[in-house]
Amino acid sequence: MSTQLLRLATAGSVDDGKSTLIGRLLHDSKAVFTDQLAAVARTSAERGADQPDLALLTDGLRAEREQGITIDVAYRYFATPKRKFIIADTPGHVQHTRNMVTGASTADLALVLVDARNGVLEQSKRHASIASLLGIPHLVVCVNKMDLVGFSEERFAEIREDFRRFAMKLDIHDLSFVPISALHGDNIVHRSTEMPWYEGTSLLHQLEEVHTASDRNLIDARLPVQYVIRDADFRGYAGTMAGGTLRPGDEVAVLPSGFTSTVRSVRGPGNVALDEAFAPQAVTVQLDDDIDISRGDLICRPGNRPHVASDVDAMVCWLTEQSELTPGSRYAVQHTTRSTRATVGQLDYRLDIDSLHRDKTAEGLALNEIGRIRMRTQHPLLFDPYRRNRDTGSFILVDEATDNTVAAGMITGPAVTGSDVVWHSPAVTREQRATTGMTVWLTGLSGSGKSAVAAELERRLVASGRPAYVLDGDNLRHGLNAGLGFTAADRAENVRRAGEVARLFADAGVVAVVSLISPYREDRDRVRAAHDADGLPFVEIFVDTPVETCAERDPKGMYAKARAGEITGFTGIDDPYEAPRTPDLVLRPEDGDAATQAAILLEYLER
Ligand SMILES: Nc1ncnc2c1ncn2[C@@H]1O[C@H](COP(=O)(O)OS(=O)(=O)O)[C@@H](OP(=O)(O)O)[C@H]1O
Ligand SMILES: Nc1ncnc2c1ncn2[C@@H]1O[C@H](COP(=O)(O)OP(=O)(O)O)[C@@H](O)[C@H]1O
Repeated sequence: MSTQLLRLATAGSVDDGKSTLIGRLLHDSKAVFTDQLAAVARTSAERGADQPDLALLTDGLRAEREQGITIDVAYRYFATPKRKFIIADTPGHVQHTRNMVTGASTADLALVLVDARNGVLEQSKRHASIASLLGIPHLVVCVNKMDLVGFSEERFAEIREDFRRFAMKLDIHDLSFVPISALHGDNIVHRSTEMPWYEGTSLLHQLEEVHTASDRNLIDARLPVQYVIRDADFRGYAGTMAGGTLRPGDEVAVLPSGFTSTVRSVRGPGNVALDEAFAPQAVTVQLDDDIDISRGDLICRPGNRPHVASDVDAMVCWLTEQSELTPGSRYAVQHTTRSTRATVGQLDYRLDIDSLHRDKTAEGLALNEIGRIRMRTQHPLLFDPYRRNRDTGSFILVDEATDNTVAAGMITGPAVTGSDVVWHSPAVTREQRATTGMTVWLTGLSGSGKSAVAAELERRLVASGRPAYVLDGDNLRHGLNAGLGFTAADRAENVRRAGEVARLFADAGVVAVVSLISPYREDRDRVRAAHDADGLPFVEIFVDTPVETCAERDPKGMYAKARAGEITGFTGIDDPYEAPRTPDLVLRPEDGDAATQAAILLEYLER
């Protein structure tokens, strides 16, 4: 059954013990064929080793090549009675970001290896950053070679803390740590007797138990049509479900035409009628009406459509050394079942994957480099942001002259600015205004204290003669943002509008104090980018109150309702909150009451 399959991505150099680890997993889970084992034992003995060198198992298998691009990813399969596993194993040196991006793009879980003697090095951080960028939902850090640090609990704890501190800057939802010795098999398949202090389970046990069903997007029904089956009395649309569910009787819309119809039947492989189809099933859907649908169209629900746009923003990883990505270049783009052409409009920045620094002066992207671009496609793409859906949010760029895949891309959203409207320069310059404005953006969970701090800051600023104005999420939702709900798209729009208004206030010389959950990092980053582009100061303040505390305060009783299942999609309960990676200031309950926090914030602003 497909639910039992776990796609694993590993990365690391041989020195970290990765090959040994994989060999150990294969060996100890009895997935190794006896003849391969015998060969390993023979070679090891020939080399004078006193025990079989399990790394030989993996290295010997590293011959596979993905079709199309010559990437260095080896896929290996093994199974236990509980689950099947596919391991995409990529070399981890700095030059091989592209391998990891390609090999890990569909992974459920990333394994990152840390050598207990060396601690958390740049390479492990890089792997974690890429895993986070690719939206891999689970990350397991294996602290290896514990035998070489005397199985020290303190050393393990130290590495775990180091790693956690770095991971806070990333978008990682599920992070766990296992102390192992791949060489000796400690905590790989069986609990180690050498580390009685370790209370967790073995690595294999974690891999068998990790819960992946809820990682799937079951909300947004998406069926990109791969081909149309037509004969005398049957017309069906075949494709692989890329999200949500479809059932007979469901009302659907077909994009880009926008025609609506009803699902008559859903069939799976072998033409079996299904009650329900969900990702990643391959299905054929029949509709009640005869509408014109072709390859590249997308079937969704009328009330829940993907974005339809030709101008998109995307993160891309450059995969070839033959050329560089340069603004103005044209490529073929393959997105779900759609192929069209695209022109790269601009490179917003190049991301340094080690420091997470954004280099806005970069002029191109070379092999293994990652950056954010804006591109315009010849035909509109039907997409969701990658964060929301890894299938409808990703694409590849192909060089039409060579047919080489040159980039893997993750769409962050529709491009923010339009094109045909003329910009009028203001008659009054910023310098001519009496005061200088800025935006103070407070983000945090519901009940974290954003509104209280915002109100207090506003009071203090105005009392000291500086124009300030609070833009509170709740209040804006009564007017400007009335009609917006809490879907990812609505929240993005909510944040965008509040950001635009704040920018205008700041431009007018006012301190705009925004208090909005604004749970998604990308949305907040866009607001910052819009301010940066205008040369307006923007500070992001993370009101970091733990969800337990917010739920205890629960001034509106929302957490109680969310926990009782009366409301769904509530931030912190069953909708994600992506903490800022590099907030300008963090306010915590330990700082004191809201007035004290506002004083801390004011002091920061004055500095
Ligand atoms: N599903 C769901 N998730 C989160 N919040 C919800 C939801 N439904 C209603 N509310 C109430 O709406 C307030 C948050 O609105 P925001 O505009 O700040 O949210 S967002 O930035 O668009 O995510 C927030 O109020 P605050 O407590 O003032 O933050 C909530 O009480
Ligand atoms: N620093 C703090 N310490 C204790 N309680 C606080 C603090 N800040 C806010 N509160 C209280 O927590 C509750 C939620 O605060 P609020 O500002 O409405 O949160 P938000 O706007 O983030 O949803 C309110 O009852 C508020 O008085």
